[in-house]
Amino acid sequence: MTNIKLSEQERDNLIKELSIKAKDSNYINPELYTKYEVKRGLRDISGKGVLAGLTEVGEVHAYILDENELVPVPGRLSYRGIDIKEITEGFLKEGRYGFEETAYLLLCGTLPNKSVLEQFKELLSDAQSSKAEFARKTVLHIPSKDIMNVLGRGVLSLYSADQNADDISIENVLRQSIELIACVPLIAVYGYQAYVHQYLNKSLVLHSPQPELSIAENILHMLRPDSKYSKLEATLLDLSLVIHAEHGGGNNSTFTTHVVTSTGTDTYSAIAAAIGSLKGPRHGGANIKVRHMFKDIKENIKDWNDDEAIKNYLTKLLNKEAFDRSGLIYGVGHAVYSVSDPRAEILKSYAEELANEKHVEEEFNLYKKIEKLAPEVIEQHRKIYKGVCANVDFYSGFIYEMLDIPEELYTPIFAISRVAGWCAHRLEELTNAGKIVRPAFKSVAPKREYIPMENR
Ligand SMILES: CC(=O)SCCNC(=O)CCNC(=O)[C@H](O)C(C)(C)COP(=O)(O)OP(=O)(O)OC[C@H]1O[C@@H](n2cnc3c(N)ncnc32)[C@H](O)[C@@H]1OP(=O)(O)O
Ligand SMILES: O=C([O-])CC(=O)C(=O)O
Repeated sequence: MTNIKLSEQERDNLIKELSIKAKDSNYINPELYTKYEVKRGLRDISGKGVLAGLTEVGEVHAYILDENELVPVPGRLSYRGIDIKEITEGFLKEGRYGFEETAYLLLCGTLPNKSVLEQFKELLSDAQSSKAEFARKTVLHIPSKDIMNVLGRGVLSLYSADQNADDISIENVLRQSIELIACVPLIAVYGYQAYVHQYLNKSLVLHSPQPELSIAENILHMLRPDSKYSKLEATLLDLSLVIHAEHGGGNNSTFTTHVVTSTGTDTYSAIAAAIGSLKGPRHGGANIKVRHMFKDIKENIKDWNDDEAIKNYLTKLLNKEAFDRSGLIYGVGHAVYSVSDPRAEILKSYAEELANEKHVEEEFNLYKKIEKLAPEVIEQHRKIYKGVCANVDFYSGFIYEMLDIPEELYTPIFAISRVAGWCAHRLEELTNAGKIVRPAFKSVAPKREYIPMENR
C-alpha cells in the first residue's frame, strides 16, 4: 500500500494523534440529544425502555402503574408465564436437574411431560456426541485467554459443519437451537482446557461428554481432570443455568438476537453476535468484574465491618479513582429492576448456605454490606429515576468461586445458559416479525464540500 516504514514508536504516536482527531470529530453536544428528543439507550426520560417488541418467552416485572405513575415493586421474572421461583422450587423438590426442561419450555412454550423430556434430552445428547469432535478441533486450533471470544468463534465455525446452515425455517432453526444448547458448553469447557494448556503450561484435559449426564454435570465432568463433582455442586450449577436462561426481549444480547435475526441471516451469525453483546461488562461480563472488584475491595479495606471505609471506597469507584476506573460499581443497578432482582435473591440464599459450609461467612457478610451500601452511594452521586439494587451478576461469581469454577468461565456459563433464551427469541422473531429492525439516526453534521487532495 505504501513504501513508508514506521518505527514502533512512530506508529504508537501516530495512533495517539489519530485517536485525538477521532475523539474530537465524534463528539456530539449532549444538548442535541434533548433537542431532538433522542431516546438514548432506547430509554425515555424516566429511564423506561422504548417499547420495541412483544414476546411470550419471558417477562421481567419491576413496577406497577398507579394512576399513570410508575411504582417500583420487588422484581419478578417468568418464563412462558411461569414464575422462575416456582420453576426452580418445582424441579428441586422433585430432585431433578432443571436446565433441560427450562430450555424445552423456552423453545417450545410448555412444560414437557416425562417422556417428552426424555426425548428432548436424547436430542441434546445426540447433538453433543455428534459435534464433540468438531467442537474440540475448532477450539484447540487457536486457544484464547478469553473464552467468550472462543465461544463466538466456535459458534460461527459450527456453520461449516451444518449442511443446511442458511435455512431459516422454524424446523431447521429449532434443530440448530437444540444443537447450540448442547454444543456451547463443550466449546466453552474445551476452550478453557486449551487456554490452560497453552497459557498456563498444564496438561491438556479432554473428557468426552457423557450422554446420561445433565448439561450441568457434563460441564463439571469435562472441566475437572478427575471428572469428580458432588451432587450439591451440579445442583447449584444447574440452578444457575436455569435462572440465567432468559430475560425478556429487551436485554442487550437478546435484543441483539432480534436485530440480527430480523435481517434474515443464519442462526450462527445471530447467536455469535449475542455472545459478543453478553461479554460486555455492563451486561453479562459484569459477573467477572464483580469478582475482581471484590479482590480489590478486600485488598484496600482492612476492616470489613467499617461502613465509612466501605462507602469511601465505593465513592472512589464512582469517581473513577479506584479499581478499573470505569465509574461503575459492578453487580449493582439494572435497566428495569429497582427494588430487587429475583435472581440475585435466589443466588444470595445459596451463597449464604455455601459460605457457611465453606467457612467464608466473613466474605459473604462483606457482600451483604456492599449490597446495602452501594445503592446509597450511587443514589448520592448519580441521577437516579428509580432505585438501584444488586443484580444477577452480584452473587454468581462468589458462588462459582466456592464451587471451584475458574473465573474464565463465569461469563461463558451465562452464555451457555442464555443460548436457550436467545434461540427462543430468534424463533419468535422469525415466526412473527418479518420486518427488518431499523431505527432512525438524525445527522447533525454540518454540510461540507469535498476538498481535492492538493488543497487540503
Ligand atoms: C445481566 C445483566 O446485564 S445485569 C447488569 C450487569 N451490569 C452491571 O452490574 C454493571 C453495573 N451497573 C450498570 O452499569 C447499570 O446499572 C446498568 C448498565 C446495568 C443499568 O444502567 P441504567 O439503565 O442506565 O440504570 P439507571 O437508569 O438506573 O441509572 C441511572 C444512573 O445511575 C448510574 N448507575 C446505575 N448503576 C450504576 C452502577 N452500578 N455504578 C455506577 N453508576 C451506576 C447510571 O450510569 C446512570 O447514570 P447516567 O445517567 O449518568 O448514565
Ligand atoms: O435485562 C437486562 O437488561 C439485563 C439482564 O438482567 C439480563 O439480560 O439478564
